[in-house]
Amino acid sequence: MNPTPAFRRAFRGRRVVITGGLGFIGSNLAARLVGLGAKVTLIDSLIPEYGGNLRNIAAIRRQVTVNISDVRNNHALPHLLRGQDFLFNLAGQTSHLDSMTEPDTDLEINCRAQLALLEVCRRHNPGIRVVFASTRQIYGRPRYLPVDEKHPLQPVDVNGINKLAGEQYHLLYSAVHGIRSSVLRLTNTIGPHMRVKDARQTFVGTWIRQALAGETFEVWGGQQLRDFTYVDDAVEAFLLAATRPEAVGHVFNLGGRGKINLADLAAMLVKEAGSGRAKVRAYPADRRKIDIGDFYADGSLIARRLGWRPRTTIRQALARTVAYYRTELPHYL
Ligand SMILES: Cc1cn([C@H]2C[C@H](O)[C@@H](COP(=O)(O)OP(=O)(O)O[C@H]3O[C@H](C)C(=O)[C@H](O)[C@H]3O)O2)c(=O)[nH]c1=O
Repeated sequence: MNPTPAFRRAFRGRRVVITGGLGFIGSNLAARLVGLGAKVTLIDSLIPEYGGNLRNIAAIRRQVTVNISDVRNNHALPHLLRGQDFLFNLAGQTSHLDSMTEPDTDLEINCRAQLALLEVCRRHNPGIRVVFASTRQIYGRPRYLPVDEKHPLQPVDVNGINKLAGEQYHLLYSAVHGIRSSVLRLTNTIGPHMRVKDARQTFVGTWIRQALAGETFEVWGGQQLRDFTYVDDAVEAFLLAATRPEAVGHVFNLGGRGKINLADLAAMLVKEAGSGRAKVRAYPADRRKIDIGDFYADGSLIARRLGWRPRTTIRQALARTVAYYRTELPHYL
């Protein structure tokens, strides 16, 4: 099934706000929505630690409205959200490690700001449709695999706790105040615009930068399993969640098209980068208390309810991402 005509009907001429709109997933979502004819406003703090980058919207700069502001303590939010049809809520602090060393910041962005945004919706635009970007970190260390939405929620870091609270606020405002919200729990997502500079943010992006530079990159352990979602597939899930009535008040995992261990992923990347110099160095497994071991998600609920199925294999996702950074890397350092 090709949902594009349905998306065009749903979004053409409609007003859409994306928080975190200059970031990795937000900017890819913005490009897709512009292509569907939506009137798109991006709210982003452009603070480097949170990943906003104007380069991400170079191709659509004239077709979107950009509001450089923080979702924390933002007095302009009523003005920005009034009259909007959709809110894609992607502004977030995403580093597990930073959430442990700067827990207040994580709390402010991933929890308190989410409540503030929902309050603005309740007071000024209760008819808006909201989709919140959550993370698989809310599950903590898997007790069984693949992890479905019924899995116990026991985060092992501050990030997971605050994202879980953010989810709960969205569901509460949906159930009690009628703000139609849906939650997507993202797993490791890769693609153009992903962050590549700092290993505290994402290990794959860092590996891609190092592989392209012909450097040696580190695999800690290597047997741990992950599933990866390509960003275009993730964008499709956001569009489905925003437009399907069955999604309102519900939480969905986004799973990848397959699982892979990190050693195999590293080998695939060395081959893909093709610099001839990049090497993998094995280190002992990560024994930090916040490491979650193996993880891969059961994506059957979103497949059944919304018809979402990731189309892109890990190999295709890596190939496209590496191809992007082969020329774009200097803009992301
Ligand atoms: C920095 C580094 C890490 N690792 C290993 C250690 C862990 O076993 C694993 C990290 O796994 P994780 O799936 O948590 O991936 P992250 O890239 O840290 O997290 C990302 O994916 C999730 C879904 C989010 O929610 C985060 O917001 C997002 O940034 O990679 C290495 O082997 N080498 C390295 O250089």
